[in-house]
Parts: sequence; structure tokens; C-alpha cells
Amino acid sequence: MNEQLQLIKDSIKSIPNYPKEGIIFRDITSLTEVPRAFRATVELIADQYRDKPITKVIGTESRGFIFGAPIAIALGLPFILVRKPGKLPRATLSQSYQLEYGQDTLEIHKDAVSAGDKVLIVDDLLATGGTVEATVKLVRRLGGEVADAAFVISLPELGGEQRLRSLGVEPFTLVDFAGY
Ligand SMILES: O=P(O)(O)OC[C@H]1O[C@H](OP(=O)(O)OP(=O)(O)O)[C@H](O)[C@@H]1O
Ligand SMILES: Nc1ncnc2[nH]cnc12
Repeated sequence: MNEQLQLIKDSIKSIPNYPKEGIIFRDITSLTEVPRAFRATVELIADQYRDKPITKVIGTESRGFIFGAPIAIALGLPFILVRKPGKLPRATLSQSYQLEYGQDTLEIHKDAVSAGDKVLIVDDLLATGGTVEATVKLVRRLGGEVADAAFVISLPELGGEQRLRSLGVEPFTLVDFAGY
């Protein structure tokens, strides 16, 4: 692993049994507190897409905003917010998705994506892939194309990478962590 990726990985604190027993929480707040690591994270992801025909960057609430917004600025592209229900003021499209127990919903402004858009989805972490699947569906329902999906962290044992591939999207991730 190169020096920048090692710095990023070392900056992410692991909190056992949070938010519940058996989960190891991979905490990106300890990464954003290290300016060199935060900058490297944004640059490494942005560099991956500089020469690609992306038209918009989407970030998913809330941790996706922290990385998606500076990546959109670095690429000189519009930044689109996918939010939890009831937070967006204009006409929205909603997509429900399955959590471990129960359901959740994400929303996007109907006029935020349209036919011809090639979208990069950014989030901090890929676990089961439920959040990114709902975001992919929102983009496609508006006629846009999902060009790629980028994550700071992947937890490969939770199946999100496979789930995303089954939707025809290849995940780009910086660091992997074993376990839940
Ligand atoms: O791959 P998945 O199983 O869907 O899990 C990953 C999602 O879970 C976390 O968000 P969370 O819903 O906890 O919201 P937050 O960003 O507001 O903390 C994380 O930021 C990802 O968006
Ligand atoms: N283990 C984990 N750490 C941090 N955020 C998460 N979101 C889903 N699983 C997570």
C-alpha cells in the first residue's frame, strides 16, 4: 500500500461495539481531523476521474457530503445532494431501500439529473450497498447514467461490492477493512 493510502487507513479510528454490539465502527471523523489525510482522500478520488466524461457528482447524506462536495469542486462539476426524506425543497423523487431491520428512503430533486448525465456517486463507506443501490435507482429513474461509484472505505464482507457490480457499476474504493 502506498504512503498516502497508509496515512488514510491509519487515520480512520475503529470503534468496537458502536453503534451496537458486534459492529466495528470505521470513523471518518478521525480522518477529517488530519488535514494531510483528508486532502489526500479527496485528491486520490478526484484524480481517478479527471479525464473521464463525468457531468455531475452526487453525495449521499450525510457523510457522502463531506467527501462528495470537495471532489465536485476539484473536478469543476455540479454537486448534487441525495438526502433523507423531507429535506429537499423542490419537487423530489423518492426511493426506499432495505436496512438490516426495516426500511429507509432517500430523495433527489427531480431536476437535478437528466438524460445525458453521466454521474459519479460518492460516499464515505460501502457496507451492504443498500444506500448506493437506492442512489443508482434514483439516477436511472431520472434518465441519467451512473458512470461510477467511489468510496473512501469498503467493508467487502458485507457484500456491497457484489451488489453494486450486479447493478452494472464497478466500485472504486481507497481502503478496505475486514469484518463488520
Ligand atoms: O452500504 P450500506 O449498508 O448502505 O451502508 C453505508 C451507508 O451507511 C452510512 O450512512 P448512514 O445511513 O449511517 O448515514 P450518515 O451518513 O448520516 O451517518 C454510510 O455513510 C453510508 O452512506
Ligand atoms: N462499520 C461501519 N462503520 C462506519 N459506518 C458504517 N456504516 C455502515 N457500517 C458502518
